Amino acid sequence: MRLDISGLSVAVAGQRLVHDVTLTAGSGRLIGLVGPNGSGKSTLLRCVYRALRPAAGTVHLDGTDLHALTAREAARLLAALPQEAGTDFDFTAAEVVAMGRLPHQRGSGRPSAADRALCDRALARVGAAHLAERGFLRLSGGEKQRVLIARALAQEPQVLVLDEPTNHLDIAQQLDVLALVRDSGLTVLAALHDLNLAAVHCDELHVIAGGRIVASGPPHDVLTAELLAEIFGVRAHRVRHPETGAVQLLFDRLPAA
Ligand SMILES: Nc1ncnc2c1ncn2[C@@H]1O[C@H](COP(=O)(O)OP(=O)(O)OP(=O)(O)O)[C@@H](O)[C@H]1O
Repeated sequence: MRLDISGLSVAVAGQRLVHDVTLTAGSGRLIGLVGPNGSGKSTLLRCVYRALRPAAGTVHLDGTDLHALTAREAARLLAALPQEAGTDFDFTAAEVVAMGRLPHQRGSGRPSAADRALCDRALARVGAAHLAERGFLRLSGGEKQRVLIARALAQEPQVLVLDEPTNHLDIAQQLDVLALVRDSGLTVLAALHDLNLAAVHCDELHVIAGGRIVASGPPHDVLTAELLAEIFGVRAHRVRHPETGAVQLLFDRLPAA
């Protein structure tokens, strides 16, 4: 399913934080959103997953206006991993994942055997089957993150919107989660801080600064030394991975302007 964001502006408390963003995620593509702290990544994603309404512009899924759907209709198509996700109630991890099935349930709202099997598979896919009966509130940050990714997968969406999906994860888990997301076949829009991870895993990157998209395209076309200096305040050196030949970026801090 194709995600089209067109002329999207987002305001919070009367202040416009995201300006006129246009980008497309083709079906099955993994699109990365990168930018410095406070550049508007979460605000943009929050509007895409309907936690905020657009001040202007639209979000379409295969031509359907996402903000014109009911919450249940939208949740059958699009699942989100928010940055500050979770629950204040002491549900088990399995119960948190089962919440992903709510948009698909009718009547009693109780998960069916098929729902439970799907949730078990989602937990297993993120390597968290052993956490099923643990209280969510007592999980580590990385364990919580994996359970929340399982909840998003259990929702069986067509599109995933991920705000820092590798936050809290150790390096092996970061690589596993991005590989899982890549191999899911879903259309994915993900905010990522690690530029090397983003470059390796994403089909395309969009750089956001001051709430505006300032560069877009294939990762290594976008992450130029000039852009990294101007937008991130770092000097970047390109080196090749000795075995795979993949380009890796090494960074030094530039003196503050
Ligand atoms: N509810 C709010 N009220 C006022 N300002 C806000 C609000 N939410 C976000 N902002 C401001 O909007 C700007 C963009 O914030 P946002 O969280 O979208 O950035 P981000 O790129 O996701 O940052 P980070 O990388 O630090 O997570 C920041 O300056 C932030 O302080």
